[in-house]
Amino acid sequence: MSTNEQADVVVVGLGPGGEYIAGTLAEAGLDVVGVEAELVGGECPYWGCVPSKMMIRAGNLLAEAGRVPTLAGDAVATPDWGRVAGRIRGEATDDWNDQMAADRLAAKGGRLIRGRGRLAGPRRVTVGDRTFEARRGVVLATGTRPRIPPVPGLEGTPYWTNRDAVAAKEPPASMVVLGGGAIGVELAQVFARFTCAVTVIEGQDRLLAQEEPAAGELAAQVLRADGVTVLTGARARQVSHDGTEFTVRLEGNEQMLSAERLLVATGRHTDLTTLAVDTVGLDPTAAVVPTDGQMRAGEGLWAVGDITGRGAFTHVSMYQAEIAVRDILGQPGPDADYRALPRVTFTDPEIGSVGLTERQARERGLRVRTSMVTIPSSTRGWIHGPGNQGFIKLVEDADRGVLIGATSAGPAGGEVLYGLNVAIHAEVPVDRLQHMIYTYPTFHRTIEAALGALR
Ligand SMILES: Cc1cc2nc3c(=O)[nH]c(=O)nc-3n(C[C@H](O)[C@H](O)[C@H](O)COP(=O)(O)OP(=O)(O)OC[C@H]3O[C@@H](n4cnc5c(N)ncnc54)[C@H](O)[C@@H]3O)c2cc1C
Ligand SMILES: NC(=O)c1ccc[n+]([C@@H]2O[C@H](COP(=O)([O-])OP(=O)(O)OC[C@H]3O[C@@H](n4cnc5c(N)ncnc54)[C@H](O)[C@@H]3O)[C@@H](O)[C@H]2O)c1
Repeated sequence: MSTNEQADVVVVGLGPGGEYIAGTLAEAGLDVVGVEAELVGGECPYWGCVPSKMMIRAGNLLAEAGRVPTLAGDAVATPDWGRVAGRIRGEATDDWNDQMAADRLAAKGGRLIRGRGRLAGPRRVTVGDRTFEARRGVVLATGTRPRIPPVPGLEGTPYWTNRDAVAAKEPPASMVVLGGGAIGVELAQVFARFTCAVTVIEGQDRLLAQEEPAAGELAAQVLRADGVTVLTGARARQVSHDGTEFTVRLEGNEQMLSAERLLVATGRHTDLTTLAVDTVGLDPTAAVVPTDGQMRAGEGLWAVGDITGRGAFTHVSMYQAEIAVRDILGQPGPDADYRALPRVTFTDPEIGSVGLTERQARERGLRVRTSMVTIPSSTRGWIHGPGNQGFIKLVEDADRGVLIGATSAGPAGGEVLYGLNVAIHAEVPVDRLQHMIYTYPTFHRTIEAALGALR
């Protein structure tokens, strides 16, 4: 028998965005129901950012040890995946147990309902046989799932997604990675550093295809240096698994790749049909939930995170969550502003970008000046030695004299990005940036050289 229950706000999906909204609104005194189908915290802490960055930290240490002979003497580092797997279980995910996160929400006064939420008209959500009526409204924060391409033979094979990769108790001896985006390149490098023979197959003509071409070239260069085979402009035609090994046949040639594991990292998608968004007048076949600047998706309806399609990053979800919280509490605040959207691919070296690429800027018809300066040509890059690959690329709107895009690749490239992020967000004039003091000898000092090289 179905029951109707009241709440002020129902949050469907408790990933980074939803968990923040549910907890903050509960702390503000609202009666909040948080609905979660799997683990409170979502993809990022259990299968995404956090465990993958632990893997990367470990792989980077091994790579640094490999650089010792050039600069400092002898070092022997023996890879042991057991340490990585142990840390992911013990420190990151509590063996994929979300009790602490559930308790955290309860302590803030939120009610956790475990199950799959479904809209049932404006301000109504069903979970199993329970229906919740939300006086203020509903927040959709259900994230994305891996998109599995329709490659013949793939379905039904024991392919890996990011979830299997972060849960691995030992590295495979060999692995084909389908997709050379952020997940593909980060995990390819990690597994290669733990002695796995990795091949990346990327359909576009370069890795990290959304970023500057030089970013993709750098990613390919460093992956190859780690022993990874990088195939760009390549697509899988057929996949099979014989019980032990995968065989991947490529389009347009007879090449066959064999590997113990196949990791599918070909993007993410959201399923709005199962959320029944049609009951609130939204298109269930759409790829994303469209939102306005205050994250409203309709009357008494907000959406945040990956499902909004504004950048599948935890920091985007958290940024949007903050805006939605303000709006739900009736507090004024600025609209979401994605001009200075930063993202970092945590390869070694890190590849960070913010704002527009040169191509995106030119496609908008802007008069553009650009520059690119390599990290090894800087004092700090030269001192650093092995592992110093990278560059600063700047994109300036020449008519307004402000930066609108930048890439910071190199050791700590993601940290160096911060200054460029501020410059673009705050529209600091290039003329002012050119006349400030940059610490010697930092990696970020390369930004000064790049500003001087704008043409
Ligand atoms: C391997 C990997 C590495 C990543 N690394 C980074 C990184 O370094 N930095 C970064 O910024 N981002 C990274 N990301 C992306 C980041 O994880 C996502 O952008 C982020 O988790 C999205 O947050 P979200 O709030 O949209 O919700 P999600 O984390 O996607 O969580 C959504 C939640 O909703 C639940 N849910 C779904 N449908 C329903 C329903 N109908 N009812 C109830 N609950 C439901 C799900 O179970 C899930 O818990 C990475 C992703 C992956 C896969
Ligand atoms: N460091 C980070 O912030 C980080 C790390 C990992 C993931 N993420 C987020 O997660 C999202 C998903 O990551 P992702 O790497 O799965 O997606 P992605 O969209 O970044 O990259 C997918 C890649 O797969 C390629 N591809 C698609 N179909 C293919 C096919 N059939 N054969 C060969 N190549 C194919 C695409 O051309 C694309 O380059 C990212 O966009 C990012 O927002 C972020």
